[in-house]
Formats: sequence, structure tokens, C-alpha cells
Amino acid sequence: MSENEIRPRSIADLPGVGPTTASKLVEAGYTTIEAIAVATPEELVSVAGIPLATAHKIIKAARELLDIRFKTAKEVKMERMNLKKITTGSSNLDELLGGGVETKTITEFFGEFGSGKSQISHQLSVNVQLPTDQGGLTEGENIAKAVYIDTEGTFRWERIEQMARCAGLDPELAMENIYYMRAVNSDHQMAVVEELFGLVPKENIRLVVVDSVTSHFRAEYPGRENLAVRQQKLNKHLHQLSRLAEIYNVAVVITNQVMAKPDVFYGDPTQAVGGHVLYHAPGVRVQLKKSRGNKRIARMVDAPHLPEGETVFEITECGIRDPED
Ligand SMILES: Nc1ncnc2c1ncn2[C@@H]1O[C@H](COP(=O)(O)OP(=O)(O)OP(=O)(O)O)[C@@H](O)[C@H]1O
Repeated sequence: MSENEIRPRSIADLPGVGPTTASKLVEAGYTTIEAIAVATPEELVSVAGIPLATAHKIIKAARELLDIRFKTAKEVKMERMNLKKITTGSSNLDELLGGGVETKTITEFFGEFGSGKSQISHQLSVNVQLPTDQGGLTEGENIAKAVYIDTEGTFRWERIEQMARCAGLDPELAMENIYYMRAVNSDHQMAVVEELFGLVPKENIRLVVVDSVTSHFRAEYPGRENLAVRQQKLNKHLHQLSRLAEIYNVAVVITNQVMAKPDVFYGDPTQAVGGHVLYHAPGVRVQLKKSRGNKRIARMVDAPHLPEGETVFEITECGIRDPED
């Protein structure tokens, strides 16, 4: 299957699943291709009343679609090498990230207020639209677009306009290629991501930003007593996002505000322990710190395949850039 081909996303698109079977499966809770992929043929036979051979065929198709099979290490290497990267606008920061922000991956930017998390998110939403030879994901006429889920109302179209102009894009067009949604609470935030399983392939969306991923969860489930349920919901949300990244080959960027002085937030271990939310989930974590003036320090935190390290970038009128001096 070619990379740009739109993959079926509903179980009704699987071979062997007609409308009646589809509705029986959905009724029994098999609502996604993932659920089918991990089901046993006997389960499907009993809930949908289909022949065993058909059940085998449906499960096999679901697994193929999700690419669940043994791969050689060489194949894994080739897959990684083929992953596309989006430039951040700063070659220092790109280098730290191993070439830019990667598709099929969640990249978390965490740091205190004003550390540059939203600025990077704006910049990536512009840069994804650039042609591939300029660090974007637009191939020929097929413009790569972005989704920006804003939980705190910090999105500024003026900034997009400014950054697009500097990047040599038509600012009006650039703004049309960013789908914006203000998420009003954590349930809404998760519902919006669920909706993206429809929108992403249809509109050639290659970047999904959630700025900030944590604020609603923290506000709705405050303190230590709510930690377990908060983390559980947040994990579900992260799992949704990583499925989206994986299935549709998109880059997912999440931001997470952490306090400069975690001791003030005693009782909230998500603040105290290093700060990032990805924990053991696969992905890339970058800590941002304020430095002199508009300079910022980015630090790679326990990345599975990237060396730890630090670099400096700058926030300018034009956006994220390497420091002048
Ligand atoms: N037009 C601009 N020119 C230069 N620098 C700018 C411009 N706009 C914003 N900045 C810089 O970006 C900073 C804000 O960064 P950003 O909004 O990304 O922070 P953040 O990490 O998202 O913070 P928060 O957690 O509060 O949302 C400002 O303090 C300023 O230094």
C-alpha cells in the first residue's frame, strides 16, 4: 500500500464485513479495526453469526491493515529511515530531534510558561505545509495540513500569518490549511481526537498538535487523590493519539506545562517527576527552558533512539530560528 493511499478506517470497510455483520459487531463492542485485529475468530462467530472462515478472513484483513506481523530488523530499520520529518525552523533543534519532528511518533514539548511550547506548535503547523525539500510534508500538489487542538486559548492566527510570510508561504492559504479546535474539557478533547480518525485521511493532515495536552486533565482531576483516574484518562488519550500517529503516518505534537519549581506543587507527582507525561510510552520528549532574552534551551530527555543532549534556539518575529550569535 502506498504511503498516501487512504486506508479504510471503519470496520465496514474490511472485506467480508457487510452492513448486517458490521452492525452486529459494533453492537457487541467491536467498533474499531484494532478490536477486530485482536479478537479470536470464535468470538466473531458467536457475536455476528458468520462462518468461521469469514471470521478468519476479517481478522487477517484487520491485522494486515494495521501491519501486525513479524518484521525483520532490517524492515524496521527501513521503516524508520522512511519516516518523514518536519523542520522546526531551527537547525539546532532539528538536529537534537534527529532531523525534525517525526511522523508516526508523539513528540512532547514540556517546560514552564513562556518556554516556547506554543511558538514551536505554531511554527510546525506552518512548516508542515512546506514542500518536502524545504522540510515540510507537502508532496507536489498534495498540501500537508495541520490540526491545532487548543485547550487554553493560546492559539494566535496573527502568529501563523507572520510565520507563514517568513517561510515564503501565502499567509491566507497557510491559515486555511490549519484546522483549529478549542477543546472545552478533557472529554471534548478526547472526542475531538476520535473525530480525527475521519478527518485526517480525508484532508491530508500530517500534523496534529494538542496544546496543552494536560491542562484540562489537571484542572478536572486535581491533587494526589485524583491522580490514578487522571493518569488513566490521560493514558487513554495518549493511546488514542499514538494510534492516530501510527495508522495515518502523522506527526503528533503535544505540549505540557510544568512549573519551574516543582516543590511548590507538592502533591502532584506529574509535576514533580521530571515533568513529562509520556513516561514509558513510546515517543520523544523535549524539555524547554528559558534562557537569556529570546533564547531557549531544548534538552532531549530519555529518547529511545536519540542521544541525550542540549541545544539553543531563538524565538524571533519570524518564529523559531537558530540564535544569531
Ligand atoms: N512575535 C514574537 N516575536 C518574538 N518573540 C515572541 C513573539 N511572540 C512570542 N514570542 C516569545 O514567545 C514567548 C511565549 O512562548 P510560548 O507562548 O510558546 O510559551 P509556552 O511555553 O507555550 O507558555 P504557556 O505554557 O504559558 O502557554 C514569549 O514570552 C516571547 O518571548
